[in-house]
Amino acid sequence: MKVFIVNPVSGNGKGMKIWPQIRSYLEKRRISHEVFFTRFPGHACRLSTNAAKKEKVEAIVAVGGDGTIHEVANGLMGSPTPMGYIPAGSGNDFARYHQIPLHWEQALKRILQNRPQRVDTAMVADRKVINSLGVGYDGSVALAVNQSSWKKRLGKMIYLIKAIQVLLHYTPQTVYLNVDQQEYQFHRVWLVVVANISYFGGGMKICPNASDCDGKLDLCIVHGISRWRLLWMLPQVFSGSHVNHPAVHMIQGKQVVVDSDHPMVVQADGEILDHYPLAIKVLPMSLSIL
Ligand SMILES: Nc1ncnc2c1ncn2[C@@H]1O[C@H](COP(=O)(O)OP(=O)(O)OP(=O)(O)O)[C@@H](O)[C@H]1O
Repeated sequence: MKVFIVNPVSGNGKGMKIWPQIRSYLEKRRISHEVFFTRFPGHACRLSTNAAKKEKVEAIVAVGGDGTIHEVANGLMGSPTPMGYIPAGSGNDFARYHQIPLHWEQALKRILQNRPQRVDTAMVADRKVINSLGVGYDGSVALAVNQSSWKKRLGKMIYLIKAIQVLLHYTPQTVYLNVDQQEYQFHRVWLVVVANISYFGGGMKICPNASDCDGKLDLCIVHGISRWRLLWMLPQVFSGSHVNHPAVHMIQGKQVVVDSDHPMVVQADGEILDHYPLAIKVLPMSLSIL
């Protein structure tokens, strides 16, 4: 049996909109399934933990955005049950990276092929991160978006508006990094991204070489640049060509500690974390995906 966990608010209601079509596809083909709808933030984690404990559950399928798969993957911590994914979010970075079709039917057909693949995740405190962590400016933008009452009405547009608003007021600061026991200090840091996959923020290739099957995390540090030059550089992140900019520093490692003089806001797969300083390590091949 396959268990579907549907986030009804993901992608401004897309999860709820596509579910009847998915259900009718499954019923027509007599594919055994059960469905649960998330009722509050964090619910998908609890639902997937409970589902994985049941007998005869061969896969848990998340229907939602990156926040939903983050929760479902966390609920599966330590369980060998594979996770399928039908994209219904706004950013869909995990789907983009794994070339999971954005249309529900193609994504479902891929799941039904039943070809599990093991991938790395990153561990921070008690959380599993599947895509990336963003610290500093990026975390502050995520926080501003999550707190905005306009999120529903403006959809993707809210990210651009908040990215500009936060940019106008954000104060860069000195950051201390420890990557595989090597110490680094960067001044006037705007953001540090610790990536497990190359895509971030809805299609930006922040760490073009990041791979979730190489046993490593990729870091991108943007520092020592004025706000206007940063704004000018942002479009380059969509192609990944920002890595050649002198204000960008790339590092790879297995264990990372991020600290600074003042705590910075952290987002993990789009969800705000309240742990700081951060100690992150890669967990090689720790999640099975379909
Ligand atoms: N019933 C619910 N009511 C309110 N929030 C919910 C509910 N169910 C889940 N959530 C929360 O919805 C948030 C957004 O989900 P998700 O990230 O999957 O969608 P998205 O933001 O549209 O997509 P993406 O992250 O790909 O841009 C998550 O933080 C999740 O915890």
